[in-house]
Amino acid sequence: MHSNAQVLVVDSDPLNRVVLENTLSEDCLVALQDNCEDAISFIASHKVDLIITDITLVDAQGVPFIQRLKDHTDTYKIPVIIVSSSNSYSDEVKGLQMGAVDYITKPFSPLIVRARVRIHLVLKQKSDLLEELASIDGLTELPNRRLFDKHLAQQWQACHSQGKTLGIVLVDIDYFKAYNDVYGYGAGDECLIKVARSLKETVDAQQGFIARFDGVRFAVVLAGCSIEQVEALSHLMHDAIDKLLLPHKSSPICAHVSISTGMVLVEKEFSFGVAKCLQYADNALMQAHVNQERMVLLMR
Ligand SMILES: Nc1nc2c(ncn2[C@@H]2O[C@H](COP(=O)(O)OP(=O)(O)OP(=O)(O)O)[C@@H](O)[C@H]2O)c(=O)[nH]1
Repeated sequence: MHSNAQVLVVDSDPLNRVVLENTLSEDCLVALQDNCEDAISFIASHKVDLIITDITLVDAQGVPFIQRLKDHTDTYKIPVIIVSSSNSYSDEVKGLQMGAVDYITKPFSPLIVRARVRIHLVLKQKSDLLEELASIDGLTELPNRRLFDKHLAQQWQACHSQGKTLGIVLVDIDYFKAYNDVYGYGAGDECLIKVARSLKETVDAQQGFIARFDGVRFAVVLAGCSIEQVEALSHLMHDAIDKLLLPHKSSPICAHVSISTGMVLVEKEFSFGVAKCLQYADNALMQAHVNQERMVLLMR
């Protein structure tokens, strides 16, 4: 367990807060809040690994704090341990049914609280790691298609509601089958890793998001950008790959590994939906590949 794991204690009783802080501060970072609303604001701006609270805590509308955490997509994964003065069986059942991972009654033994917090922090770290591994492409270490789809859906929603544009760029490595045939699949893998790294550096510098889309294709999301910015990003990616000078003697168009890019900029027309937009980007990519030029489609 990392000692910089962050535990948030939310309790209206100052004595309880101090006792829990003293109990846990040797093992992890402890933040204290005395009410639901401040706790929610704290969680919105800090990474919180575990929450300790009382089952009786409610928000301004009377909704139980735990319920509120479990109902919200940003907070439902944070494990909650209830520390309560109620030793009633029904409260314990209610707390666990609301989604708490543990229920500890007061007066508690500090050693037991520490041990249980440690167990849940270790479990949380393992589940975070699993989630991270499930979102990363094993070869290139870029976000995988699963994470790309999730990210694109979020950005689509956000750009639509905030009146922002959304750029999508699909990138394909040209004649990669021929590359594998000549240099071997292992060399193909190494080439893919180098291309991915270079594209990532370029896209990161423009605050974009890049993922491995499928096979030897990558996809970029650029929120709130102009058509000039999408085109500029495409130029930068082409230049970055050209500069790698990775020999590709079986390519009919270039002595080195090259890429094609197809772009879509959604200005206002979000009603098409994500799938259609990706299909347009794919069409633009195919045309770019055939005509050896950079294609941008505008969805106005
Ligand atoms: N080495 C390696 N090759 C891969 C990997 N994933 C896909 N490929 C290969 O990449 C090639 C991609 O081929 P295509 O996209 O169909 O076609 P292409 O040869 O690139 O031709 P164009 O698309 O016309 O440029 C296929 O032969 C795949 O087997 C990978 O992870 N490693």
